[in-house]
Amino acid sequence: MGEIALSAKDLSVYYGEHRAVKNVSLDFAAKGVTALIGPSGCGKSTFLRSLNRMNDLIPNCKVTGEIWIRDRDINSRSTDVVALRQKIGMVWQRPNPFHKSIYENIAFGPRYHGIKNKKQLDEIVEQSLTKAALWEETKDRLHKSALALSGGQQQRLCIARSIAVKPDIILMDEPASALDPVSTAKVEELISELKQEFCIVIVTHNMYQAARVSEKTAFFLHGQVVEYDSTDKMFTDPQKAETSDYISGRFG
Ligand SMILES: Nc1ncnc2c1ncn2[C@@H]1O[C@H](COP(=O)(O)OP(=O)(O)OP(=O)(O)O)[C@@H](O)[C@H]1O
Repeated sequence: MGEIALSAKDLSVYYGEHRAVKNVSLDFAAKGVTALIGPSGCGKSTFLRSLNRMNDLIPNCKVTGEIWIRDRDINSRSTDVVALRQKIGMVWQRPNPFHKSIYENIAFGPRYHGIKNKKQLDEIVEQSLTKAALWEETKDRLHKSALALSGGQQQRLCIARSIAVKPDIILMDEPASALDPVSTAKVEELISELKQEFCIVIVTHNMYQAARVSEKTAFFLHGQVVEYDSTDKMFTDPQKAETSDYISGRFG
């Protein structure tokens, strides 16, 4: 697969007694998109949230197993979770810009991580918005509220915000499901650009989207990974009957 940015090894996630993710082991390429697909409730989002320890915030949630980024297991107690989330960004289903200007949305993270120089921040804002294909649309209104942007622009702003702190990995939980078709196409185009530079893991309900944007796909069912393969193979010649049934729309 080439260089690996992230590996889950024998990962299980429990909500109280309920085991939502069961012994999942997956490797993710350093540059490329992996799609996580499967019917509602099969554990995709729970697994995704484990990858940057967002499940720590859920009181009765317990995670076992290992998640390796380079030579570190991020589940170890010594992990600095703030530094970890700088390296692993997250984009949610609904765009969630801060109630601040476009500029401040982007500058917030780098400033929090110690960059105070205005010229440097200006550069980061421009670069991040450019990479998120949003610069042309926003360069004349940087100091206006981010909430005045359209939903699709807000989602690209959230992607720009996550890029601004120079992550290695970007996790996306159904990032286009709240968007109209034109905005969805723009976000998909953006994902296709970003995969040249980042490891992207995306949860999607939209099989066509998985086929369009990802090189690898993992099919989840009842908390387990049934099949993990190149997206082309998975969609044209799945090896497991459950995958074939799901992809052809027979359930889920
Ligand atoms: N905070 C929580 N507390 C308790 N149980 C939860 C919590 N979040 C999810 N679950 C349960 O864990 C299981 C997996 O849920 P999860 O949201 O990860 O699935 P999913 O595949 O992402 O579903 P969807 O596609 O509908 O978003 C489900 O049975 C769900 O009810």
